[in-house]
Amino acid sequence: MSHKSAKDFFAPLAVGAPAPLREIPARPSRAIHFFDPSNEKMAAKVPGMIGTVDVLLGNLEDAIKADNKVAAREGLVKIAESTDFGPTQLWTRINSLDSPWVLDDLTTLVPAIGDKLDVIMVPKVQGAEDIQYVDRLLAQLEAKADLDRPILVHAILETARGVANVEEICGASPRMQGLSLGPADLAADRKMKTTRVGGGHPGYLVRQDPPKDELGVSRIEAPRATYQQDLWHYTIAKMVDACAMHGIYPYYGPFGDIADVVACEDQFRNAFLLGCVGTWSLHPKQIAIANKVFSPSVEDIAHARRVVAAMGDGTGAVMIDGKMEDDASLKQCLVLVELAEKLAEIDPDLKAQYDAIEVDA
Ligand SMILES: CC(C)(COP(=O)(O)OP(=O)(O)OC[C@H]1O[C@@H](n2cnc3c(N)ncnc32)[C@H](O)[C@@H]1OP(=O)(O)O)[C@@H](O)C(=O)NCCC(=O)NCCSC(=O)C[C@](C)(O)C(=O)O
Ligand SMILES: [Mg+2]
Repeated sequence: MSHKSAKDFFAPLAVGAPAPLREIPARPSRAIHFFDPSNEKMAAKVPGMIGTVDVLLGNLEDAIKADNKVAAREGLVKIAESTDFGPTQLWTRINSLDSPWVLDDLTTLVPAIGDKLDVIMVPKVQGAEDIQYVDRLLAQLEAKADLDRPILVHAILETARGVANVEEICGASPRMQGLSLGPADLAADRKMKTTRVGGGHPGYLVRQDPPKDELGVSRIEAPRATYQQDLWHYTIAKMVDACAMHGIYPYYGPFGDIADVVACEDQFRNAFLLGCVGTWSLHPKQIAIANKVFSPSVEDIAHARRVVAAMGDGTGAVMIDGKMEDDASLKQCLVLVELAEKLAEIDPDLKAQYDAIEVDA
């Protein structure tokens, strides 16, 4: 781990590069929607998606055929140049740092469309050194392109070493915007015995204790309920803590079973409840799931506003519907209320739903 002084941490890494941000803005990013810029049919859909999704991400890495890498890069440049993204953020996922494509990805994209790119997602990040490499290179390219704001960096947590180093990754640069879980590569790297892209597994379960017969002997053959467990709980919780500690944002990641919209919603909601601000969408139908799950429900906002109203100056304790509320539950309610306010600014449907709530303290 390098030992930068505090004053150097926020100094530009190249002469003429824009100053790093001191705080990462909390822009709505419930769904990061992936598209393949080399796929003309998919790319043609992108302009029509603006305003319906918080983030559009031109993917250059895995899921793009080796023969299409250059076409994807050029396709992204063309789309970004010819499109006004309005309220929707534009992100890209570059190729991995050990690949033959990544240098050209960065040296092409930053001069051509650096003014339109909000965040660059870096896959397979292993440690702070990977972020520091990208950090310096981006500063040089930003200075050359005369950009007036820094491009932020998002890391995918998809190697065992990356998970072990998650805190140093989050703190490696003031560009760090957030982290996503990469469950497919992470499973392979850890030698997990799954074959899926995210989500649960029927074999990962706990079983109810066996009933006993009249002699007190366990009847292990008796029918017993099993409960599927979440394979990703540990990693997501670790990621959420590391991000919160560094003031950056955690995201779930991909859910590969596109047809199973029910389990997708469950997996996304677990991540939302644990502290994630958003997730990925791989197919247009996952956008609505993400927008629903990562927007606080009307019921939660109604309750949160009641607590805020009842708590007055925020000190002491009150009873609401038989439950004790105090400054710590108030703070939780404020997380939801503030998120709802941010989302209402960009989502008129949600604003109407939240505005219709009547609070009787
Ligand atoms: C799953 C696939 C193959 C199904 O593609 P399909 O064509 O079979 O689906 P469809 O239902 O037939 O498509 C219906 C329509 O929607 C369009 N469409 C379909 N998808 C999109 C899209 N994303 N954006 C915009 N449009 C889309 C598609 O072109 C079609 O248009 P049409 O009605 O005009 O014929 C396709 O949706 C796809 O390629 N999605 C993106 C996949 C991707 O980006 N994967 C990489 C991220 S996950 C990952 O990398 C792992 C990770 C983190 O690294 C790690 O865990 O390690
Ligand atoms: Mg991956």
